[in-house]
Amino acid sequence: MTPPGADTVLVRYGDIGVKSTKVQRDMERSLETNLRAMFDSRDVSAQLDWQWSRPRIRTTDPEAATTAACETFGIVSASPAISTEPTIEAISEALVETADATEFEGPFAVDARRAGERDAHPFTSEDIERDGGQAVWDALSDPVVDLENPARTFYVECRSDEAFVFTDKRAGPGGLPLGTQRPLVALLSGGIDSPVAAWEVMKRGAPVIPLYFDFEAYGGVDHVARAVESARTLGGYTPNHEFDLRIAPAGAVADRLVGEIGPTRMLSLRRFMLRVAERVAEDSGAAGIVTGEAIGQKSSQTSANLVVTDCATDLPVHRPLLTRDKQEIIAQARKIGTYEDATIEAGCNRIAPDYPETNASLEEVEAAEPDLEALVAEAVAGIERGDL
Ligand SMILES: Nc1ncnc2c1ncn2[C@@H]1O[C@H](COP(=O)(O)OP(=O)(O)OP(=O)(O)O)[C@@H](O)[C@H]1O
Repeated sequence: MTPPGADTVLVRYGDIGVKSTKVQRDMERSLETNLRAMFDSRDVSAQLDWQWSRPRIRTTDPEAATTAACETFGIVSASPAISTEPTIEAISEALVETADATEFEGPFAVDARRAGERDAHPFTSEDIERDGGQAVWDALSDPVVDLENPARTFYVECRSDEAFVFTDKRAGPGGLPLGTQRPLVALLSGGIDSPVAAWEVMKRGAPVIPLYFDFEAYGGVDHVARAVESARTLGGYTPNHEFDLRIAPAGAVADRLVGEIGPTRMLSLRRFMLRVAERVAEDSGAAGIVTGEAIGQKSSQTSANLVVTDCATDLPVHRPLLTRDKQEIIAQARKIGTYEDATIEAGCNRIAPDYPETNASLEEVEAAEPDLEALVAEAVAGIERGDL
């Protein structure tokens, strides 16, 4: 819950904190820029106050600011909080106000931390817990305390110049600020997996250039719409980084492969996609390619077949979902908001052969494959920007 009168959001980060001082400062600056952009893109009125690696966000809309912070890469958790004077009396008062407004049954605890200069306060965190806990006890009609297993914890963070009271530590994505890594080209089909894969590398700081292949007659009517919708959802996470969907025409290639290749058809199709992605990466300065593949999820994704697809490009192919089970991926797609987009009906299974090869050799695939270069050049020349 958001405490009544909350005027601040406290945010915490994880991996940034273990970097060397210089890298940490650079990353903090990126995080600050990204947070500001996130608030602006959602019209959330918020001012950032960045002191001693302990950012605080001043806001008149703590709920919206907390949600925006929890969707910003690099943030591990965020708490809407009441700010008050760093005195036991003021903290106790804020604790009582918060307890009065909180509905909960069972035991409570007060958990206090002090941060900042060592002798900034004439009291310890134990003093805050004892006196603050007593104030809450007096305010409740039927109080029970259990420090080990509370039903509700009232947190206090006491800094040199100010103290904060809050009850929630809402989870953010964690990871690193977007833009602190070189970009990657993400093959985005609009299915369940590839948007999650793209989100995963964004979470580690790499902006994404989304690339979709339009298989025209082989994709259902809504196949493109599905990709556009998931790109739009992912774009919400990257307000200050380019996120233009590239759409490559691939109907003619699909026709050709369906007409000419049997069991290894899907491998040649993947190889074609990786080659086009490589060209997009060259043009845009991207350092690799991302796909939503997982070992064994489809015949083209067996550990043997992944070797053959990877031979099509010199760039690293990142597969953040490599070891994930489908149910885990679905759960994450729901969480990040791309699952609904992926369920748009798009019937697009017709390219796959009836008996696909699961253990292909490179020689076998190359022998059956038409010269990909001309097909790749044609697709690259036909790339258009999607309207997000
Ligand atoms: N039309 C497409 N455009 C761009 N990338 C694609 C397309 N089809 C497949 N891919 C890429 O190849 C990977 C493996 O393809 P697969 O056939 O498993 O995709 P899918 O099941 O249609 O979609 P997803 O993997 O996103 O659920 C995808 O995760 C995606 O990265």
